[in-house]
Amino acid sequence: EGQLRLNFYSESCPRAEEVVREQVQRLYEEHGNTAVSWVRALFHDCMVKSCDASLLLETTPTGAISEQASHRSFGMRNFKYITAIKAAVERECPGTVSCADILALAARDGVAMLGGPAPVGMRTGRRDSRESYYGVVERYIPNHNDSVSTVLARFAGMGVDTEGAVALLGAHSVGRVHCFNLVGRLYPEVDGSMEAAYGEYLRGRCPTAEAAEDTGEVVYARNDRATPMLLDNMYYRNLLAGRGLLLVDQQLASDPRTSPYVRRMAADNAYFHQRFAATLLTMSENAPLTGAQGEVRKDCRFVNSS
Ligand code: HEM
Ligand SMILES: [Ca+2]
Ligand SMILES: [Ca+2]
Repeated sequence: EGQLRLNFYSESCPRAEEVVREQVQRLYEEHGNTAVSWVRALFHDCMVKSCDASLLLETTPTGAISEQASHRSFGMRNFKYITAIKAAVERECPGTVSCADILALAARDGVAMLGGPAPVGMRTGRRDSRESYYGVVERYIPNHNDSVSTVLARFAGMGVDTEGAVALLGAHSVGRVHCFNLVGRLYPEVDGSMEAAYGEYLRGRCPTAEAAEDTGEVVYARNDRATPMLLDNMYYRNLLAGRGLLLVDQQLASDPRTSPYVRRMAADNAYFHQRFAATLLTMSENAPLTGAQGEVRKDCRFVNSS
């Protein structure tokens, strides 16, 4: 009968959270975008069934396909640095701290480094899945051009309400979007809900109507031109000005179910931070494996050999 709780590792690995934070900090100083990656990775892990590090499993020679290979994972990066964080934690306490907890804590600490809400007390005690859920990723993670109804239904599936969904999408206040996900709004015509000048700017970033689904194509736009590395409410201010990047972003400003929250968060960064922190916790506790369920992986990329 396991449950998540604060300081789950207080006896078994008292420095666990500190080691994760040190590593997240070190990596952030080397590559600021690592902090951005942990936030997106937590969403993609937790939304697909459970916060169980299923996302971190690599494709195996015996035929299991990694969730990272899904179309929905397009653009995700920095997984090798999760391996580095895990290695540091393993040096401290071998076989003790789950990859699911490491990912959740890294996202929490990444949010703090990006100027988002902090401190956020996060419960731990998650266990790691023994399998990848590649086959169902698209049933959980919405697409960039899905309707507001679809998006809200998917978030409701993990206990996140309309306001929470609006708050979590505020993560698009940091990071980047590849042209592959944008050209549909730029060609042949700039989408009518987009500010004309912004459309021109994005066409400059993405000069051709065709863009390959390939991150080797280094054509992308910052999610938020004004404060690209700050997890602030600029995202909502951009939406109100017609500067949303993805269709799922821009629709939040016009749909009557979501627009009141967009306006409120645009007007009040502290309120955004409060709602973001609360919903990040809800998301981070989606259907965890606890107690004797699953396992504590030794290497986040592979299930333990029995
Ligand atoms: C309707 C839900 C969502 C959709 C459809 C969506 C879709 C996307 C897409 C298409 C990208 C750009 C990928 C690329 O072109 O490289 C992206 C980036 C990103 N997303 Fe989301 N997202 C959603 C919700 C979220 C949530 C809830 C979070 C976190 C709380 C999040 C965090 C991020 C971050 C941080 C990036 C930037 C990644 C980077 O720069 O490496 N997203 N998202
Ligand atoms: Ca998962
Ligand atoms: Ca920002």
